[in-house]
Parts: sequence; structure tokens; C-alpha cells
Amino acid sequence: MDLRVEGLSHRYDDLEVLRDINLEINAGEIVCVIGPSGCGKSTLLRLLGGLEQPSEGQVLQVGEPPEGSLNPLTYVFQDFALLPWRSVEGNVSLVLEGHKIPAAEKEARIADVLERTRLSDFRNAVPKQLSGGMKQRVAIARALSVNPAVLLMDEPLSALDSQTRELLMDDLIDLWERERFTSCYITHNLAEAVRLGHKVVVLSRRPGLIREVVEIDMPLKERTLSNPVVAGIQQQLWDMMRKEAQAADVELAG
Ligand SMILES: Nc1ncnc2c1ncn2[C@@H]1O[C@H](COP(=O)(O)OP(=O)(O)OP(=O)(O)O)[C@@H](O)[C@H]1O
Repeated sequence: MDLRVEGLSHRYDDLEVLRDINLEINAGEIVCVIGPSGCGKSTLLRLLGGLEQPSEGQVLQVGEPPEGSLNPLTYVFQDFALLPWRSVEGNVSLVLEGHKIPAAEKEARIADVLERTRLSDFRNAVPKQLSGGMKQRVAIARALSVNPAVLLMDEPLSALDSQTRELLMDDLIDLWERERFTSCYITHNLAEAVRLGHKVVVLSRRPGLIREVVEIDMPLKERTLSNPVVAGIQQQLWDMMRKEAQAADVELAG
């Protein structure tokens, strides 16, 4: 299933947040969205997921969700959003409980996503026993357990230290290589965008409009930190964003 965004604009009362966004998120690709603070990135993700209705335009789901999909769109948030009193398994099973699926299928789904996120040995642990990176892997496992068509990820690595971020990026790349999930991935971090994005959408400061869509035609596995092409694209993105980010800073301070 693809997501097609057509003429999407959004405002909160007098505050124009997004303007005329046109975008395709095709099955099997990771689309990263970057832009200065307050330009409407999280709002865009909420509109994609149907949590809010746009003031204008529409988000179309084109084609069928993958087989066995219980929920076409799922979120992964920056703060993990885990229930502290539930185990790893309990947190994953939470999103399956509202669906009428046989116990054996539920168990198989949990075992599968825990294996894919390397959490099988921690299924009985509770969140406080886990590192930040592991907590985010639980949140990713939970999102994957419903076999979504599109994973909507809102700065999933922002709360983590830089080493953990690197490790989780590697994990995400491994996951994607194994099963080409589709994602819209919001980030402040240009390095993440060039490591993970098949497309990088650059938004202007508010009202966020698309300044550029940069396609990166290089296998994710090859995008190492030392790769000069990767560094060049990152520089290109920063050159695009610098003025917008400075202006957004001044505006926020005002
Ligand atoms: N429910 C709401 N009601 C009113 N204003 C809102 C609401 N949600 C967001 N905003 C405003 O809309 C603008 C865009 O917010 P949004 O969180 O989408 O930006 P962002 O690009 O994700 O920001 P950041 O990079 O800082 O996380 C901000 O000015 C914010 O204060």
C-alpha cells in the first residue's frame, strides 16, 4: 500500500502550519522528513495517520495493506510510550488485544517481532530493566506486530545517546533489509535522514512547504559514516536548511 498526499494544508486557528504538501510514500521505501523546529513535521505525521483531519487536501491509501495487517498505520514515538508495569511481551501484546485473533497467532506474532528486534531473551523484562535503545526496540516490535502498511515514526531516536542511535540505525537497516517495511520518518537529524531515507523531504520553516525532495539511490547498507557520497548529501541538505533553521530559531525566540 502506498500513501499519497494531495494538496495538504493545515492550520490551527490563525496559525498556518502546513501549506500545499504533495508527496508519495511508496510501499517498501523509507521517506524521511526534515525541517526546522515548529515547521509542522509532527503535524504532518498526525495527518498521515488520520489522528487529525487536514484543513485542506487529503491523504489517500492506495492499494491494499500487506497480508495479515491488523492496522494499516502505526506510530513509533520519541518517548517509547511503553506501559511501565507491563513486560516486554505485555507491551507488544497490548496492541493485539483489541483484535480478534487466535491465541496461537498472537503468540506467533509476538515471537516473530521479538526475534526480529533481538528481544526474545528479554520478553519477561519490564521497561525499567531495559536501556533506552532496548525500550525503543520494544516500541518498534509493538508497531511491527500488527504488520502495518506504513510505520509512522516521530523522531524515534531523539531521546537516545549518540552511540545508541548508531546501533538502532543499524538495527533499522537490518530490519528493512529483511522485510522492506514502509515508513515516514520524521527527524531533526540530517545524519539519520541520509542513512535511512530513500527520499528525504525538506520542509521550509512554518508554514511548512516542501522545498525539495532528495532521492538517495544508494543501498542502505552502503551508507556508512565515512562514505563521502553520504557526507556530501548531508552537506547539501544542511546548506538547504541552514537559513530556514536560523530564521525559525529567531522566530521561536521572538
Ligand atoms: N494541537 C495544536 N494546537 C495548536 N497549535 C499546535 C498544535 N499542534 C502543534 N501546534 C503548533 O503547530 C506548529 C507545528 O508544530 P509541530 O509539532 O507539527 O512542528 P514540528 O516541526 O514537529 O516541531 P519540532 O521540530 O519542534 O518537533 C507549532 O507552532 C506548534 O506550536
